[in-house]
Amino acid sequence: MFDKLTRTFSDVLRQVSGKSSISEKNIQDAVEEIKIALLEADVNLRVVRRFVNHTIEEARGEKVLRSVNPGQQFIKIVHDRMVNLLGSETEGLQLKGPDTLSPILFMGLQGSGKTTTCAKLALRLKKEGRKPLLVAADLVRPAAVKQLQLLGEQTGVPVFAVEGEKKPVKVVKQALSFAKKNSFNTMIVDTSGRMHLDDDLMKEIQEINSVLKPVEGLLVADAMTGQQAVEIAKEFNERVGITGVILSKFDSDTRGGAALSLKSVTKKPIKYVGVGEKIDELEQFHPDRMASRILGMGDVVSLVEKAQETIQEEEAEELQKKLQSSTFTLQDYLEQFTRIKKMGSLQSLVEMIPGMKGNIDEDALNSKEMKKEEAIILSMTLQERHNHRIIGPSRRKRIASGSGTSVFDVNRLLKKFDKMRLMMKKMTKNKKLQAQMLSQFNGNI
Ligand SMILES: Nc1nc2c(ncn2[C@@H]2O[C@H](COP(=O)(O)OP(=O)(O)OP(=O)(O)O)[C@@H](O)[C@H]2O)c(=O)[nH]1
Repeated sequence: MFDKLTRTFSDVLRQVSGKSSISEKNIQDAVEEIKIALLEADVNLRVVRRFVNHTIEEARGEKVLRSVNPGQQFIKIVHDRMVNLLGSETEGLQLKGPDTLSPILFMGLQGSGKTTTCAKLALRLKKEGRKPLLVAADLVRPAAVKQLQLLGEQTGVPVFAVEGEKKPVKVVKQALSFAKKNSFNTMIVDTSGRMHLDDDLMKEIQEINSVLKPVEGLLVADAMTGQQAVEIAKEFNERVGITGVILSKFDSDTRGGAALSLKSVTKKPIKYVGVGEKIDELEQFHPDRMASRILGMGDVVSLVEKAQETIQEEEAEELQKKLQSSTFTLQDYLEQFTRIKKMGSLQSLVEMIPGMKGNIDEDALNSKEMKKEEAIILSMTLQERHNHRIIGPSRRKRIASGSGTSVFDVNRLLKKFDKMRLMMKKMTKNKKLQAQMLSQFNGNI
């Protein structure tokens, strides 16, 4: 599932994530590759266009181009767009309280996995503490009632069926009173499918729908059919009205187009996915987790969020201003340590970035060195921190003994700091280079 799409996304985003500056051309190239990957995955063309346009629009803004970590900001944008495409929020079933009957109507084409999915959901709801009843209202396929009864035995959920009855609406009416009389609080109705969408099927479902008045009208669509699944969902929604979709056969080798287009086209959420033939293989659909899986990005998004929390944009800008006007002091330098500490171990953070493992200068991230420098600055007076030029030989000696380091260490820090300020000054005219420098500076302490 999604294998090829994930491979492309990982490649594109890995290339971008390593960059400390990003140009409009980089964005265009990355988005172009994403566009091709989505089309190849059979995602609806209009959905792809919208995705691409929104991504470019957002990525072109100040946030990415002038950001201290542009590659990661870009990944975050693509990830958020993907979550949006998949439906934003995890959407469960809107069931009534335990003392009121909640009817659920299942619909879909023949072979979509409807009957199996009815039983899967019944089992799930039973485990969640509800009291479900399965109703066999698929009276077209001869073996459907028997199939549901077998599944009922497997799951321990009672099945309501009326021998010899030909009209599904009549079965549903009787089932409603049976469920109420016997204190079932959930009723799952399996209806018949057809090979194709046709008027007979729609009329039958509409009729059942008006009698049942379900709290959930769920369409079971076969993920393997790609765009066809989206068209079917659209049609059922317009003619009967659905509250959500269950994508079956999600475990198969599908290209993912259905999952990625459904919400945008139908405006109805995917609520569950069937992930195998076994009766317990039904999972709730989480757009955010699915997006991370598709992007093959693992922890990157949470990493970016963490970094965003600690390195606030305004703080970074203020720092930039200080660097421009050469008022950046050892006190500001010290504050960078605190910021990094807030982010946790820098080494482990860096390792969360795909492609970064092994590409990192271990010394640059040596936290022992960081601790030493921090101790040195903490042993200085505020006056010294704000104007390091006053730190002569005797002050250096005092600071070294106060911080448990050597004069050599103090000298090295002051030299490094001077060099850094000089470089920053040289770059005052180039803001992007400065931002780049800042991000490196964060990793070079
Ligand atoms: N791999 C896999 N197979 C599934 C899944 N859901 C259903 N199936 C299989 O799909 C086939 C069709 O499922 P049914 O439940 O009989 O389909 P149906 O929609 O009820 O068919 P009709 O009653 O004819 O409309 C069966 O072989 C199921 O085992 C799934 O999530 N993954």
